[in-house]
Amino acid sequence: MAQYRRVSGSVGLITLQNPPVNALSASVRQGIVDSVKRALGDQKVKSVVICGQNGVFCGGADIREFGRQMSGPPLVPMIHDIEAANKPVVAAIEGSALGGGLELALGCHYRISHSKAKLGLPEVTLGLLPAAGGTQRLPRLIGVPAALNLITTGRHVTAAEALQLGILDHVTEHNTVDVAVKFALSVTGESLDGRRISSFSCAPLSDLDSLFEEAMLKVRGAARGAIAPVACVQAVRAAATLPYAQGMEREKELMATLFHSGQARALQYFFFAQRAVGRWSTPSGARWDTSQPRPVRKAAVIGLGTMGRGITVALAQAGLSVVAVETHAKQLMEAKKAVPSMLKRGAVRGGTTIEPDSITYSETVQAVADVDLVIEAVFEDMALKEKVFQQLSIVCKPDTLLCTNTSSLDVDHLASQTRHPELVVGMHFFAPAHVMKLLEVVYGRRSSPAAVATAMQLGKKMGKVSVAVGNCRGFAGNRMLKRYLEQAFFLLEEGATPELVDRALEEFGFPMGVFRMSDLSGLDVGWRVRKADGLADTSLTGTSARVRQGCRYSPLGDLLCEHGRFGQKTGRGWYQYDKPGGRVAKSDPWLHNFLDEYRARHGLVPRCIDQQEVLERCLFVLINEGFQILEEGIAAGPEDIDAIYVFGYGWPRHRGGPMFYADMVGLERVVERLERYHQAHPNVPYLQPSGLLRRLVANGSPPIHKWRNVIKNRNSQL
Ligand SMILES: CCCCCCCCCCCCCC(=O)CC(=O)SCCNC(=O)CCNC(=O)[C@H](O)C(C)(C)COP(=O)(O)OP(=O)(O)OC[C@H]1O[C@@H](n2cnc3c(N)ncnc32)[C@H](O)[C@@H]1OP(=O)(O)O
Ligand SMILES: NC(=O)C1=CN([C@@H]2O[C@H](COP(=O)(O)OP(=O)(O)OC[C@H]3O[C@@H](n4cnc5c(N)ncnc54)[C@H](O)[C@@H]3O)[C@@H](O)[C@H]2O)C=CC1
Repeated sequence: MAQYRRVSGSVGLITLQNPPVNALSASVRQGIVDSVKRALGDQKVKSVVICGQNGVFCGGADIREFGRQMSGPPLVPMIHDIEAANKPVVAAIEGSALGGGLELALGCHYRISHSKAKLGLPEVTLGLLPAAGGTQRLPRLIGVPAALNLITTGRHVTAAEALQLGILDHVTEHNTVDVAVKFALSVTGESLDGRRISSFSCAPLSDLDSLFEEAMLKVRGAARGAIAPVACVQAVRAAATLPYAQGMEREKELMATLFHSGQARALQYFFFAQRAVGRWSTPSGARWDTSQPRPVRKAAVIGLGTMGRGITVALAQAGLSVVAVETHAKQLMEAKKAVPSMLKRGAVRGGTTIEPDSITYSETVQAVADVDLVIEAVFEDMALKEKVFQQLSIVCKPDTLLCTNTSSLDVDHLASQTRHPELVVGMHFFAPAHVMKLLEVVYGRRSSPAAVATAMQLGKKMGKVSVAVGNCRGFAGNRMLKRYLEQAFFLLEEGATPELVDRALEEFGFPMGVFRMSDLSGLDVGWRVRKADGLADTSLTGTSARVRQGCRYSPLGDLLCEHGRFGQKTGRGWYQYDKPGGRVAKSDPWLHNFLDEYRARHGLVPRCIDQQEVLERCLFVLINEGFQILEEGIAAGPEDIDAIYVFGYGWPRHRGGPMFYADMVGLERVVERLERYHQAHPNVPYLQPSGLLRRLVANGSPPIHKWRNVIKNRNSQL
């Protein structure tokens, strides 16, 4: 709703009231319409101020209403009536003015903002465009290039930038509403000609066609198949080339195509999923709202290799003092150079400063005696990690949280090496650790609620999306990835090429296909794991060469490593590169020859594989593992898995994440395709649909937000 009162004798003050962000729900819109009518009809009122309660102007349209039958007054005529008013209307912006909130402000005759406010048109991130006149008014106000940038990226700008761009008339450090009311009094009776943005023309540009061509190319390149950014460019083009009324028609037409699209549904689902993962719970009953995190002021990192350096940077950027320990002198020396330069680059990008002396370096673990939390990032070797945890348990304060960045080892086993296993959790970062948004917080059988809460909160402080997951081999993300990789290898055996598989995945929206991604991460990483598991034995011949532990196995990755092809680092992998460390993947005739010979040796007759099969085999098997993970209670809900895949593995956000994708495709179809592939490949047991997936189908395939009701944690971890 909206509250209306008269202040300072002649100013009608309208306050939007819909906590927490004053979203423009039906009742808020009704409240605005009624209040504006009252203000305009009251002879004592000479000017109007619109503000939001609790220091937030407006977070935009109420996203929860999008999936429902729309009711209440529509936004477009509401804003039009405000702009057409014959009394000055001033927007008093505090907190946020986003989406429909900024569009409302653009309909006002003046905009005054607090210096700490953020403004933007983020609709594109929800698969939409600013369809309450945003695409038509903003270019008329600030020019086409600047409007294109804001509308196609959805980025939020500071009040200072908004003032510079011309969105705001005034920025204040004081009470914004008071300043706006005074301002409203000062403009009483002044002509409003020249204050109604819809009457402006866009500033003329010399070469409009090439500007839009370039914008379209840029947007298509970055969009990875997302349709909203393209529609945003088309809408701004309409502002630049058509009269306002026709531009508004075009805006509406483009919005109609987006509004009910699968991409808009996916992006809006993901908006709430991202927030839902913060409300974590574990099968033992620990929860985000009942578990108290401990304060962490000083942290330590053990092992300054690839991951340890990134983690050190991320901790320092979060404002913590860091003790960085590396036992190998050469590595330590390199880290001492690399970490400050990573920090410097980060500071330039983020416009921040980091005290270089917030990090101290040491060659011995004794240096961590007084820290609140340790993150271990030494080699992936259980014997070494056991030793490190035993040492830490002796050296650290009894209440220090001990975390491991292991990507595959057993967190419970590491906890058992310490005096306080309840203070041990996994903090699984993704490379590069100071850049990637995802953090899996792995709770063990004995991890205390406070330990989980502390790691989750620290992750948030480091700017990560922290997702709580249970302890199992590969946790949630890598466990699912393993299935995806295996299917990709099988497809090569059956006749596909790395190029074909990658093209299908990239057209789906991944930034890189599975083979290009493996070349980037290094093929030797998986090889080492398979060797440690006793799987990578290329001396086997005949049928046993492609079977391990009774299941189908592809030794292709192992064979490539034996040829010294580790990917980009060696200049050869699934592709060839111009030099070791080269970045541009080129098709490699050697590899195609190698695949032909391999198939001939094993009597495999190559067949034609289409993109649909690639997607179904690689993605449905990953999704199936996701259902298994939900069934086992390793992840609490589908949102957790989707956040892990979007933030950690490049799953296209406009497809919502793997579990949302399964919901979109239809669970019955996923089951039917998995069963079909399982019939064709009976020695791949994980192609059999998981119990939970079957139960959901048996329950009539409820929509994703109802899955939790069906999930029974039969295999509680704790
Ligand atoms: C034939 C069909 C034709 C169809 C034509 C249809 C025409 C329809 C015309 C309609 C035109 C409307 C166009 C338009 O302008 C659309 C929009 O405005 S879309 C919304 C744009 N706004 C945003 O994207 C902002 C989203 N919010 C944020 O970025 C942040 O929440 C914010 C910076 C505001 C605050 O951040 P923070 O303090 O960190 O809080 P949280 O993010 O945790 O949020 C707190 C809480 O509030 C919920 N929430 C936030 N924003 C909204 C929202 N806009 N609607 C609903 N709910 C919102 C958020 O989910 C949190 O709640 P949880 O329970 O934790 O999820
Ligand atoms: N590289 C990656 O993409 C990811 C790795 N991880 C995990 O992170 C951990 C570290 O991996 P990387 O950084 O890639 O390894 P790395 O090989 O780059 O670095 C390990 C570092 O630990 C140091 N070290 C070894 N023993 C030590 C000890 N006792 N005390 C102090 N330092 C010691 C080594 O000298 C080396 O500098 C592993 O558990 C790995 O599985 C997790 C996520 C991603």
